[in-house]
Amino acid sequence: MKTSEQAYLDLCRYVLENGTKKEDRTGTGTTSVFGYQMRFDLQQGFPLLTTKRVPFRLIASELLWFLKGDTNIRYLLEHNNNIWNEWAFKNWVESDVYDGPDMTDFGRRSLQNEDFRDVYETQMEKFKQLVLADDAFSERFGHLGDVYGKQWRNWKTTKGESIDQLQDVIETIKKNPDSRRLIVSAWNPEDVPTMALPPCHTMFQFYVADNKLSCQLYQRSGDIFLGIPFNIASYSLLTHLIAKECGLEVGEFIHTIGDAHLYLNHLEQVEVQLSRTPKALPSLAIKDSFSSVFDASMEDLEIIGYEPHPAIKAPVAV
Ligand SMILES: Nc1nc(=O)c2c([nH]1)NC[C@@H]1CN(c3ccc(C(=O)N[C@@H](CCC(=O)O)C(=O)O)cc3)CN21
Ligand SMILES: O=c1ccn([C@H]2C[C@H](O)[C@@H](COP(=O)(O)O)O2)c(=O)[nH]1
Repeated sequence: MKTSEQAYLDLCRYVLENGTKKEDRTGTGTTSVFGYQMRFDLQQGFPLLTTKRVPFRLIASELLWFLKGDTNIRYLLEHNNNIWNEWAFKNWVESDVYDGPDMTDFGRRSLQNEDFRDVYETQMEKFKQLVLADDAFSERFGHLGDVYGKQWRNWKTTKGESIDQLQDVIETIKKNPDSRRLIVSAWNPEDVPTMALPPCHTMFQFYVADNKLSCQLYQRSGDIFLGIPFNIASYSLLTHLIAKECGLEVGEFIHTIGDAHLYLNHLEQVEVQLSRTPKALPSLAIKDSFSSVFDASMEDLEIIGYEPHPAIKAPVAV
């Protein structure tokens, strides 16, 4: 069956065949191309990949966290979501109050050395408990800096005012759907130096035609095996939520990527995934009681008919 998942598998194949070897910040090494675009017709199903299991629960709780304007990982931990832990942990172990075992370069060392991995996991567990239970600690080390939630909902102007870009865009979609200015930017040059990770999904734009809402994302940097499957599902979910609030159908999600890379320690995993045959895409149901993007909760969302191939484990480059 040919579904829009093929667009993702084509990207993997394209980079395997045409990528250039390139060193990167994390020291892992990648094969990479510059400039690539995929299109997903959201009418044909919800693009949660079926050639490996992708954890929708984690994607949805991360998006709800952005939508709340929250930048502290405590909310994610409360939802048993660990995908941002390493970046907050880094701030703690590099701070002057940290007096535990040396955690320099913990991402790479925990992959290479089992003894170190045990020590690292103990420290990470301690960190998580502190963020969850200790308010002062969580205020100091749970924040990732001015990441997505902050820029979407609370962009600080030079006049000291705050702009709710997302709220403004939703209002404009309702009042003036033909607008060509339906843009949200997460890339704030002034804040980039203080962010745990400068935004990878840098800006997105909406488009309304034939009563359908489409969204295009410009992602400056994309980890094809781990990050991109999350990003596709996350922006597709965002498009569904905004369409529902605005009384529109869903159109397309268009994903434009700058540096699209496969980490060299993900190549075997990608080959396994490419050997599998895609299944029918699931669908997304949003509860009728849902009325506003900003009040959405996990209970409002349900993925129906998701029967993927098994998950494929891969290490994340920190
Ligand atoms: N190198 C890198 N790649 C990323 O995709 C990425 C970052 N860094 N840093 C910030 C966020 C965090 N994101 C992440 C982090 C981890 C997973 C991951 O490990 N996913 C697993 C499941 C994890 C689980 O079940 O807890 C997967 O199989 O998809 C995915 C996205 C996306 N981003
Ligand atoms: O949503 C996300 C967040 C991050 N990534 C990936 C892309 C890169 O592999 C790293 C970020 O490293 P930089 O050196 O800052 O580019 O994280 C992603 O794919 N999706």
